[in-house]
Amino acid sequence: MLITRKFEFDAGHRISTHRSQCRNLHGHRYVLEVTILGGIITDAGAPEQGMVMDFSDVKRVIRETLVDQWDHAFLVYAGDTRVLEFLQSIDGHKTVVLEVQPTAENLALIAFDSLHRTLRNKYAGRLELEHIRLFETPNCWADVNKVDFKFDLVGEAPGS
Ligand SMILES: Nc1nc2c(c(=O)[nH]1)N=C([C@H](O)[C@H](O)COP(=O)(O)OP(=O)(O)OP(=O)(O)O)CN2
Ligand SMILES: [Zn+2]
Repeated sequence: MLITRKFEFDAGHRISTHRSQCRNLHGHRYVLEVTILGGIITDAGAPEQGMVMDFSDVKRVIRETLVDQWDHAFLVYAGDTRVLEFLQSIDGHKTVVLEVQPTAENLALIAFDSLHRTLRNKYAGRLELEHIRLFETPNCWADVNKVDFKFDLVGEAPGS
């Protein structure tokens, strides 16, 4: 059985190598859809009876793992040194440094990697991350599915 919860967060970025507008500092209201695979809990009287996972727990776990860290942060490529140095010059600025350009594709892969590890560690064998969809704008999004994940990570296979 699959369940999906949607999250929204605001973040700044730029694609420093982009040929056009996206090389400018700008931001998005990202929409992240997280789909989890698991069996329905059938234990009579259990608080989660009839559920794969309580949506309020999905919210808490996904926010703690990722969304709260990215919300109102600037997502910057480590190779974008001018912008990184500028952000580091601002006291207390919420900056997330990435080893890859903060495209929708790369952010979706990073999100999948992080959430997959969390679900595996907390709910080993019972719940599994099935799919991530990250909207950068209402018209543009990237998908990562577990069957594609190991072939998609930039430069390396996902850790064990
Ligand atoms: N494959 C990708 N292409 C682009 C990405 C990306 O992450 N992956 N990102 C950008 C820009 O950052 C920008 O966010 C997208 O801008 P744009 O193409 O203008 O998208 P809009 O939905 O705002 O465009 P409309 O024309 O208003 O529909 C660029 N490319
Ligand atoms: Zn953008």
